[in-house]
Amino acid sequence: MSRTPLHGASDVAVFDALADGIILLDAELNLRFLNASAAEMLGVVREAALGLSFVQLTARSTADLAELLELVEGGRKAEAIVRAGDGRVLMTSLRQVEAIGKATAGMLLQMRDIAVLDHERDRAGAKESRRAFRFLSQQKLRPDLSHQRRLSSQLDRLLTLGERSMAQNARVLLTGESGVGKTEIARHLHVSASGANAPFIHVNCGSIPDSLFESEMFGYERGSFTGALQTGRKGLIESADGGTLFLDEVGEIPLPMQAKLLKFLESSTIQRIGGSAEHAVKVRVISATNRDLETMVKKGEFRRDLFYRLAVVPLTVRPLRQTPELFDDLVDYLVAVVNQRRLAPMTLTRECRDRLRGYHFPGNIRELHNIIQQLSVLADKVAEVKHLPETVMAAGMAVNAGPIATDAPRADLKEIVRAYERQVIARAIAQHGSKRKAAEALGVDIGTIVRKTQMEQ
Ligand SMILES: Nc1ncnc2c1ncn2[C@@H]1O[C@H](COP(=O)(O)OP(=O)(O)OP(=O)(O)O)[C@@H](O)[C@H]1O
Repeated sequence: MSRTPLHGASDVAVFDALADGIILLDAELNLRFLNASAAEMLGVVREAALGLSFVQLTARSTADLAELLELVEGGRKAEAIVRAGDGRVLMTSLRQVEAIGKATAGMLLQMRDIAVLDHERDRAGAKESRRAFRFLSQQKLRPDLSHQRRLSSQLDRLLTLGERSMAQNARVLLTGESGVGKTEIARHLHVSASGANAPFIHVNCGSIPDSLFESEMFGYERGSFTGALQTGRKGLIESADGGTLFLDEVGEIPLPMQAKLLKFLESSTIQRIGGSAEHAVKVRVISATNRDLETMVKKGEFRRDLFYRLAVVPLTVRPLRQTPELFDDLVDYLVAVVNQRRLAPMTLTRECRDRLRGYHFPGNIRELHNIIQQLSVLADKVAEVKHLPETVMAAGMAVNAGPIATDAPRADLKEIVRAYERQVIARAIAQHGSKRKAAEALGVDIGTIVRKTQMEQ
């Protein structure tokens, strides 16, 4: 295959005028094109980089491309954060392309400095920010909770209570096992109160390192510490102004930060690090946890005053095994999600569906989602019982990850490994009760678990 640059000099000049980094890989993952911004972001000389394989590029680049390599090799539409050698954080969106010019099918990567995104967002306000972020977001199906509440009176009661609380600005705490859908419910409550266009800022409290928590949440003024952006930066709380701040895994907030959060909840104002001005912010706050916050309060691990500020209306989301009335709708929805990525749609045999129905789902809807994804990998058009993971077949057994069926004719090894990995992670979260503890048990850092559970969504 030819490894010459893709376009003529005049076309290249157009791409070089872009601030975004643009990279094109061919079907064999060799670098066919990169613009000047991409070469700069990756810390490579363009002429020397053209023709390299992505693996070689990963070795030569000053940017940390290890995770991106995994996604590139996976060959799917995805988004990733990449850290450049000079410390810049690059939001990278990745998608397959059929053909560009004379090039064969391959992957297109678009990289944008996150500080530029922040700047655009600050300058242009919430409405424009959505436009700036649009290129990052995938067109994806969303669960229809309005439909599901008609099938489940318990879900209807929970949503009604949540919606009334939001309308009266009462803070809601969602509790329930990992993967039961707390985030989807939070999003639904947000839309019911503020509309789909208001900002919904999902903060995964467990994945922010303690040392960065304050600057991420409250922002900072310019030059307030080494490594701070010259422009200063808005925190996540301010970014949620006019919408909802969703504090996920709220039980993971370190104690010293709990005091600062409490101050914000009491005054509805924030002070950026290094600044003296108080900024008023109007946000609705929803929090969620799969930990027992009341026990944490008793043990002195969570502030009692903060608990009462957050849990004005506590709502418990039931595990999947206790919502049989939603099972078929959930399966249909999740099959529709995987079918979006398939050429030939997949269906489940009745027996396969019934076997699945009998399973106890320690990882809840997330685990069901993972299993449907595995079926999609292993089955051609019709998913049968033989395609189900061992753990489902041996329903009722302990929460240990077992081997998965790998006898499908055209299963791709990487997909099987990923599916298995997702299954192991779902089980570890279910078994240990939190992502942080699951990370400890599996010997990886919490960021890895958070990223891998989010990648599939
Ligand atoms: N009502 C629903 N209908 C269909 N899919 C759902 C529903 N709720 C959740 N899901 C899917 O299940 C997965 C897990 O959901 P979600 O992240 O909301 O769970 P969670 O309780 O917030 O998990 P965690 O405690 O680990 O943060 C996601 O892929 C989500 O899209």
